[in-house]
Amino acid sequence: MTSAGERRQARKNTRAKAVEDGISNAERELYGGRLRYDESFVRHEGPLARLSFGHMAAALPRMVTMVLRTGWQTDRRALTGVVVSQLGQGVTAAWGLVAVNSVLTKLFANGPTADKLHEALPSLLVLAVTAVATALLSAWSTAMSGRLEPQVERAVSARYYTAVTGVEVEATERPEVQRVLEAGRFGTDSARNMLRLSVGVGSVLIGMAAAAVVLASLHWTLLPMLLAIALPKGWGAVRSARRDYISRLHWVDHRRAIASLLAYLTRPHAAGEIRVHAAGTKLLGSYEEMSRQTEAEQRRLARAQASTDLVAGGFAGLASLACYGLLWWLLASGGLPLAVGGTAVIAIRNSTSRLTSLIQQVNRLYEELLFLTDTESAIDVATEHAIPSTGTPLPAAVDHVRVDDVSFTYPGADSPALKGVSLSVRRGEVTALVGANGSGKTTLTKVLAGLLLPTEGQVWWEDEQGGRVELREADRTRIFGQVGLLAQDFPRWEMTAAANVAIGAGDRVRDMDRVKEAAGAANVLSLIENLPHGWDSIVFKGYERGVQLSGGQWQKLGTARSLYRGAPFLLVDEPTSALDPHAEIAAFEGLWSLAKQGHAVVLVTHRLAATAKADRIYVLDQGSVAEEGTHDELMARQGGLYQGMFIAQAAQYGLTASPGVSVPGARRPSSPVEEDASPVEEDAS
Ligand SMILES: Nc1ncnc2c1ncn2[C@@H]1O[C@H](COP(=O)(O)OP(=O)(O)OP(=O)(O)O)[C@@H](O)[C@H]1O
Repeated sequence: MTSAGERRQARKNTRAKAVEDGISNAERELYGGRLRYDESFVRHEGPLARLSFGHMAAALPRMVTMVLRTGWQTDRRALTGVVVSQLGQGVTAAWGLVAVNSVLTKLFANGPTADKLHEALPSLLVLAVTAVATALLSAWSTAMSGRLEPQVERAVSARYYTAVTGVEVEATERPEVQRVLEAGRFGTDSARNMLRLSVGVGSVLIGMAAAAVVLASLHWTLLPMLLAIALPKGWGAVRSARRDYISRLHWVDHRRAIASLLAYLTRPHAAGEIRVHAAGTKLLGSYEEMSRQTEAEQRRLARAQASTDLVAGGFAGLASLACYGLLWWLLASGGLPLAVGGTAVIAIRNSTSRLTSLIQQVNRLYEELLFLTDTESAIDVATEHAIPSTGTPLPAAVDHVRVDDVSFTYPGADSPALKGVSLSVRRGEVTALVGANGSGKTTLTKVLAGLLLPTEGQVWWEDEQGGRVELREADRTRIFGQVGLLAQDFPRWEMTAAANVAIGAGDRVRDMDRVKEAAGAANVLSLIENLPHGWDSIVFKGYERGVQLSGGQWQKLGTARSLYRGAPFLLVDEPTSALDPHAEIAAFEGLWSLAKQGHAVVLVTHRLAATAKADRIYVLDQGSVAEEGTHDELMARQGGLYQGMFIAQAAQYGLTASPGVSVPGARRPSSPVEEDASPVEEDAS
């Protein structure tokens, strides 16, 4: 047994370890260590940690060119407005200083005050005019950049999302591609931020240049003085920004872990376990422990920031002292008139605050540049792996899809998900794909949908006259146009019920009559119409007009979506897994009737009572077609896979194990009907 002292020591060691690597015991217990996403954020670690004056200065021209180019491509007039107004403000700032100098010179001259004031009047007028001009130019700049910024963001976002949604599914499965694509997401608003910051930087630079020119023309020593005051502040700003960034980087996982943990406390789906299993007590305890660590880091940052500010302020103070001392000496020795000294003080005060803001903005600009660079790389990678936008058109009336000796291996997988699969999917028939979990059924439907290109073998889209096009050469948009999908994990859009159905044909104008017909065929029409807001109900709780659907109700809505598409080839993966027995029977009946109308239905299911009626059944086993035939043919194969699965399932209901018992007979094949037969209309009737 361990003594109390040893236990105390062990606790101390654990605490010390937690502090050492910044991972709390709670994180270790709940997440097995840091809660890290496989995301891009970390990719900036190197460059930003190396952030320095030199790096910033070198990157600045590149940043500004990139932003100006994007601005020029989106709205030339607005960009020209921004640039002209910024230049104008620089000129007015210079004129302002010249006018101030002139006013002071007049006021400090010898003579009666009334005369001096009178003489200063024209310069005061110039000062007033420059102030008004600055205000007008600033307003114009705000209006123009406000017009330009959202356009730049839209242009970059549209380019990114268009590129990313056109990438081959197989490429998105590759971690290295996925990472780059994901990383690009963070930079879509960076172009907008960069534009705003560039305008800010431009404005500060022009103002400073104007002040520098005026100062240098008054006395050359004033310029180095200005730099001497501003540099320590700039150094302090960069140092604090770097420290904040590195801390943010180091603690980002920790913060994310806290956020994810807190989110559970309020999520409705976790409410039961939070209360009954006391999960809430555990999570709250962990939250306290983790946030105490964050607070300690905040304290450390604040202390470090205070010391940096103190050092920077000290040096800036010393520089100011030297600067004002020099000014005093110049004035005292007659090297500088009093009026010029006054102007110099004003210019120095303006310029030092400008320089500090310049450094902070360039700092942020550099950070945004890194994110925007990621977006640009993502667009390049997406273009490289894009689904070709052209290809051979399909035969006018595709009758069947023939899969010929197809193999497919997921990127990074050790073994193929499909091995030498050959089969045909015909219009007017229900083709069932059955097999154990992981045998390749879903993968095969993705190949049939044209989403995955086989690693080996061909997929032919053929008509009855022998016309055919292979998947790789085919115009993929045409193939997608022929296919309706109901995936196992189909998306549940946080939108209205109507949108959830109509999005099945997102490229067409919504037709509410057909939406309703599809819903009727999927057995969900009355449910939706009886909702308080009917088709305008948002099928997600937590929104105004939001409702919560059950798993089975969602599945019916998903079915309605695929029916609304009305495509000749319908691929449905476990469409009834959440349905009650009556709804399930109705759903299968719906699929048979679709086949009767001339559609090809590919049905992936583990419910073998339903496959019994399929025209053709393919049994997949570890990626290969192990058996094929009608239900009766497969049941006649003693010791066959299908027979074994069917008997096992039937036995659960206490049915006899012999083939053919208590199941419907195979459906007689029906002949394909004309191309444009609408599943929805027919189903609804
Ligand atoms: N995105 C993926 N990346 C890597 N491997 C995958 C991916 N999707 C599926 N696999 C693998 O491919 C094999 C076939 O999977 P698939 O989803 O096609 O099986 P399935 O027959 O539909 O299974 P289930 O009946 O469980 O739905 C499995 O070994 C699976 O682990």
